[in-house]
Amino acid sequence: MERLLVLVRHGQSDWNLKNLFTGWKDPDLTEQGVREATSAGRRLKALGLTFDIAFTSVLTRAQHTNSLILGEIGQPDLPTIRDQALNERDYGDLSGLNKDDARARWGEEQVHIWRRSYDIAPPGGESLKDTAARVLPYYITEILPRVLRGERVLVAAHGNSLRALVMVLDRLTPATIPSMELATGVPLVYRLKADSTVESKEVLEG
Ligand SMILES: O=C(O)[C@@H](CO)OP(=O)(O)O
Repeated sequence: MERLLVLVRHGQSDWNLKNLFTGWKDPDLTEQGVREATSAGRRLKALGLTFDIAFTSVLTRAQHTNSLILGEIGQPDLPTIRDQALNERDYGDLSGLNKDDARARWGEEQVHIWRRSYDIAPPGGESLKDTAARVLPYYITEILPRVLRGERVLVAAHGNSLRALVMVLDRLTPATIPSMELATGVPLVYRLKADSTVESKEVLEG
């Protein structure tokens, strides 16, 4: 039985382009982001992949990415579940600040710790650990059971909510997760074993 799980980070957003901390703020995709999402759909289509269900966050950039992919693969009406559990990490007080301005103010190292450490949260926001504490229970109760019973599942979400999931799938540790980056609009095609560990992983780069 095939147990297919495809994860994709949304295409470039307006605030990615402007280099702003985004978190739960809700900018849409840029034109480049639209192209990235469309191209992600084309790459999935080239592999002949279709889905039984899609999951996304309550944020526009992820939903828009999901719709563009579904349009490309010829499944525009695929049932899609939207849930806040899949939202980007909440960047708290950093939301809306320019990332270079933040480096100038707090230093390169502190900003890197806020962005990429496992358990140090930005002021008023979520650490990756906090993000994982909502993403993983949702994955385990809502997404994984479907994959294990053979439904082909697409998840269109965010850099840090997906890092929380990839950390578990790829067995990364708090020490190795900081160097893991997810590119926008690059589907990760996982096939799982019956015990929910990873059988194979394919990265569909452009
Ligand atoms: O601003 C954000 O919400 C995220 C993703 O764009 O940024 P970072 O890569 O710094 O975690």
